[in-house]
Amino acid sequence: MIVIRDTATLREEIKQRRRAALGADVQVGLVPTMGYLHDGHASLMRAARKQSDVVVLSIFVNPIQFGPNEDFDSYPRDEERDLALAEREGVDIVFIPTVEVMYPGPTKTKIQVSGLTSRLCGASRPGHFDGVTTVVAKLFNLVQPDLAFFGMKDAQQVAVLQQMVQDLNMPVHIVPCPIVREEDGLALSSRNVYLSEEEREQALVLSRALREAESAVTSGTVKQVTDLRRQLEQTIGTSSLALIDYVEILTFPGLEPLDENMLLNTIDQDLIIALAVKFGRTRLIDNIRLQKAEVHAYV
Ligand SMILES: Nc1ncnc2c1ncn2[C@@H]1O[C@H](COP(=O)(O)OP(=O)(O)OP(=O)(O)O)[C@@H](O)[C@H]1O
Ligand SMILES: CC(C)(CO)[C@@H](O)C(=O)[O-]
Ligand code: BAL
Repeated sequence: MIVIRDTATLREEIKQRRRAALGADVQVGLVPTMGYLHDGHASLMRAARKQSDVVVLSIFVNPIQFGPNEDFDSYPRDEERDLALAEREGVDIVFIPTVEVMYPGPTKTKIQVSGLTSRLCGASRPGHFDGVTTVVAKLFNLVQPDLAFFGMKDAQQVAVLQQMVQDLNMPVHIVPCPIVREEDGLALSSRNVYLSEEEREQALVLSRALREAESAVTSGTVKQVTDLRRQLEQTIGTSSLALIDYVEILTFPGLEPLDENMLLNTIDQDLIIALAVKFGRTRLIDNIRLQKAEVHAYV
């Protein structure tokens, strides 16, 4: 595994790997992350290892996707541990740029995906997705991957990036990977480290609310969008520390809102239930997708 910190060496290394294949089709897989790696990230690396010949991991805490009052400065970082995990997962190249390497001057160009970014985290974190799409486009230009692996924990990010590559004819295939959870249901997240013991315990309400919502829909005990929302809010409300940012039921991947009175089994699209909830200073997100077949299963 080699560690690269500048863009010229990165480009040269990728070029050489392709050249060394003497015309054979080399699949380059990119796993973009902000570091402080956990098993969710490892699952992306494993998927990349399986599907690509060269696996590139990027570790970069991207300042332009953080709002002024967010946690850019305190975001957890541990390069040594990250490199050990990447090595174990068979990564070939780790790209770890500094902010100065990624943004040598003021950024005057940005990539903005409209519509899909107006709800959920896009509404709660203005400018966040412009920062994500801009940095991911830069990483795509630097690495020129054939495949790029992203976790469905950030489902809106996946939808936005799929739209970006489609709209801009970027020659990269976005590979969504399933959410990895702790045994008790909590979705792995670098920010879980911020949680106190009590917050960690109460945060389990998110996965529980999603699981209960799924079984209420598939068994037909909840039939309307409005009842589903009420059930979710009630479950989350059982946690005294939970402060709801959003509870949304939308189509996926279009992220279109639904009429509250709509009967769930008349909706002819896949759905997503997406949650963002604060526990103390920590904002957690989680989601579950409901395939239209399972929503239509009840009569
Ligand atoms: N539990 C998880 N399961 C699957 N993929 C995940 C999980 N957590 C993060 N990822 C994915 O890893 C990639 C990098 O995410 P990032 O480095 O921001 O980690 P994170 O744990 O989501 O951090 P944060 O706490 O900042 O949300 C993203 O594609 C993200 O969706
Ligand atoms: C895709 C990403 C690495 C861009 O900074 C980030 O948004 C993340 O970690 O999900
Ligand atoms: N995984 C999302 C990155 C962020 O919260 O900024």
